Amino acid sequence: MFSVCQSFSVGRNKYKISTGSPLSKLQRQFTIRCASESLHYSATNATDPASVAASINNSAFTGGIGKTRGDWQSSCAILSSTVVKQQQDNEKTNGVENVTVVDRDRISDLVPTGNLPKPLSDLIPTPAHGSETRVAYQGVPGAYSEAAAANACPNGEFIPCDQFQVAFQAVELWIADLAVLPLENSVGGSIHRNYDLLLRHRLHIVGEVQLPVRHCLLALPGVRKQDLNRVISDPQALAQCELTLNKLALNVTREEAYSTAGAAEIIAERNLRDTAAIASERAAKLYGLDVIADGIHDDCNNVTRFAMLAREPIIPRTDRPFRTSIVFAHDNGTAVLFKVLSVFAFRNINLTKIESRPHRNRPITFVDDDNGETAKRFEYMFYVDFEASMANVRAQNALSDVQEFTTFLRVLGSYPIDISPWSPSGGIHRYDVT
Ligand SMILES: O=C(O)C(=O)Cc1ccccc1
Repeated sequence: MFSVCQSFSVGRNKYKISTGSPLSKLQRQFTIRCASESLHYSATNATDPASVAASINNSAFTGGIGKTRGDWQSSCAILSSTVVKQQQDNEKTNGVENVTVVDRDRISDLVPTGNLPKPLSDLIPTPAHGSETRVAYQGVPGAYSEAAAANACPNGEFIPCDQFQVAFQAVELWIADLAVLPLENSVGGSIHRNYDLLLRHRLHIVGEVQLPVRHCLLALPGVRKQDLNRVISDPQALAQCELTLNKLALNVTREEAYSTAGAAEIIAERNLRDTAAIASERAAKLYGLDVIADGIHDDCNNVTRFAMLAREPIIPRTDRPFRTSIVFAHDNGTAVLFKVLSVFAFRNINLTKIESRPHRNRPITFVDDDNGETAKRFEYMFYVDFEASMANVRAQNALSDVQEFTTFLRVLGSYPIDISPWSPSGGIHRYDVT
């Protein structure tokens, strides 16, 4: 049972906080209501609603809800379990699967929008709280995403999150300033989950990192290849090493873990002598494992492109190469997709990526054909990247034409292209993993 104990205001919004049951000695569940909306929130070291209100009010300008990895991990874990619960509740009420998990409107109610920093002229937003930029990533220390985050913000403070969605929420709730998340890999293709999450959340792409990825096979010291029964890793990493694993003639099953470095951590923690992980050399060092095979990715040009996400967009510029990412949907019509894409071709704007995902609100439409029969047509959201800045008049005109043909259009971000020197994954990483 929750009891209403405290009210507070952020801007024009009034909130009521009710105290719920304790989750642990240090954590308690609170429910925050704004009008008829409610959001479950758990806070470390907070035992009363007044301190929750203070922590929400201050989180934009202070260190947030904890400093150590353990603190971050536990607040992230709570966030994700809350999300799962919300999803189950939603599924029960709506009777449908795959409904939106995070209600971003509710979350943005909790963000003190009156105090949001204005778009910055610098390329990477500077945090308002005055300390290091806090960068959320999915995985645990030693993950490639952590390396990408370090490339994005060499002096940042890195916040491991157990799910992609939690990294989005960490930025929305001011726990982090940026999230760095993988979008696509040159061998394994798109990370669809993150494309879907880009649409469900209101964050902006403010930069990209292209990280050469060098995979190693890691095992406990003394373990030989012939001792192995199992290889565990992130699904993308398993896919990127499939041919090499076959060539090594290992008699192993493959199992998915939630992160490459997470797989290494599991082996070390559980002392698994029949299992190897695919992960980075840095993960080997962090978790006390040996590298028993190095450079096991199938293609030496194995690069993952990560997006840097922030609450505010950056101001697009024209003094360096920019990429713009958009997402759109269209209704019936002849050759609409062709027309949209030709808007860019006629202006000599290069498209670098197109991805389609099921249309979440309207996955299928029924179309009557000439014989009076009803056909089912799948509906899509189209994600397109093009090489131009939104400060460029050609790009602005192109988008105003795209708007003519589409029923929905959103600019996900206009940001500098990562043009840092190319170093194939067989070579030295920009992020020093030693
Ligand atoms: O699991 C990791 O380490 C990640 O950061 C995701 C990932 C997996 C494989 C290649 C690049 C990123």
